[in-house]
Amino acid sequence: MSDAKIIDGKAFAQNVRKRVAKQVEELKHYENLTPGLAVVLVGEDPASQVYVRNKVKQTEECGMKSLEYRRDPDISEQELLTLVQSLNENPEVHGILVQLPLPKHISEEKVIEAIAPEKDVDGFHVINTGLLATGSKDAMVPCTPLGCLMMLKDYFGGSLSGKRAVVVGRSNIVGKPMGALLLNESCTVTTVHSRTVDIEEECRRADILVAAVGRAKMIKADWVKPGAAVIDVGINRIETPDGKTKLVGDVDFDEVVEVAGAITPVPGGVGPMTIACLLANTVTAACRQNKIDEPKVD
Ligand SMILES: NC(=O)C1=CN([C@@H]2O[C@H](COP(=O)(O)OP(=O)(O)OC[C@H]3O[C@@H](n4cnc5c(N)ncnc54)[C@H](OP(=O)(O)O)[C@@H]3O)[C@@H](O)[C@H]2O)C=CC1
Ligand SMILES: Nc1nc(=O)c2c([nH]1)NC[C@@H]1CN(c3ccc(C(=O)N[C@@H](CCC(=O)O)C(=O)O)cc3)C=[N+]21
Ligand SMILES: [Mg+2]
Repeated sequence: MSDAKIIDGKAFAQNVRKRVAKQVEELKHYENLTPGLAVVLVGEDPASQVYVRNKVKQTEECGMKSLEYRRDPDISEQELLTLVQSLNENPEVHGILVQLPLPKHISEEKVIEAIAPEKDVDGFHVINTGLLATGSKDAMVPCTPLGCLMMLKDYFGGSLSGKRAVVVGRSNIVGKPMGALLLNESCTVTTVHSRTVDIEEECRRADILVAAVGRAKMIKADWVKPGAAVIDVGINRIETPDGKTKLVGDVDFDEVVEVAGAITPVPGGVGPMTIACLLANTVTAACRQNKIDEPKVD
């Protein structure tokens, strides 16, 4: 029998969104300011559609303005850059999120760097990447790693200092910023990837193991140190024996729950926290752009 704590990201995210909603209420009332989030979706990838629909709904539930821009996959790079530019100049828009991946003929790098850094609520612009790497509090922090960090700090009672953290995956949107955040929290950080020699042995040393790979159930029980906190970022659709599809993470949950001290499920773990952090970042962005302090709520 396992006694791992199953971290309820869905409930945690609901609390974060409640706090964001209170902040928005205060901004509207005292500052006549309604934070606005613009989401740009290129193409018709069904998973992205669901993700965008959730975001739009939750943005509005928090009292913020939600703007949605759907474009055909054959949009030119220049047209997309022009759209981003117009959002940069729109005073009702405080946060801009361009859904990734983009079609191959468009440079993701160019599009991300075109977003005004102070509106970059994903935290993907090199300015924000640099601010995070240097440990500046002015960084706009990528939503998925931020959500993971919030759950970890809560589980460990505030401090992660001295813990051995292993991050599996080195993408610019999850693995690298996750490593940077954990380093800023004074963890001893190791990042492993597809070229790592003996990845299992590296993982077994972790007090904190974050999986962001995109390979269903890759992390097995014997990769995990007993009592470790395991955060599963992976979102993989797999087919079940009865022909249906379901969502699983990068961690083999049923096995790992028997050895871990804490674990996040998929769905209901990191995903909802990502959206909640996006909304929180939008409030932060709106306050900074209007040079006002962020409302403090309980
Ligand atoms: N829950 C959420 O909110 C979010 C979930 N996701 C999910 O997280 C997962 C990762 O996303 P993302 O970072 O964008 O993915 P990428 O594909 O950009 O990066 C995957 C990383 O995993 C590494 N990797 C791939 N195969 C192996 C392997 N066999 N052993 C070790 N490392 C490996 C790659 O290494 P290398 O660099 O050497 O190629 C790469 O660094 C996906 O399932 C994605 O859907 C993503 C964003 C948000
Ligand atoms: N610019 C950009 N920023 C991103 O943050 C970004 C992106 N592009 N491209 C795609 C990935 C993926 N991603 C997810 C966020 C939330 C859930 C989520 O809410 N998942 C829920 C529900 C999933 C379901 O049941 O369909 C859950 O895990 O419980 C999933 C995936 C953000 N990403
Ligand atoms: Mg990628």
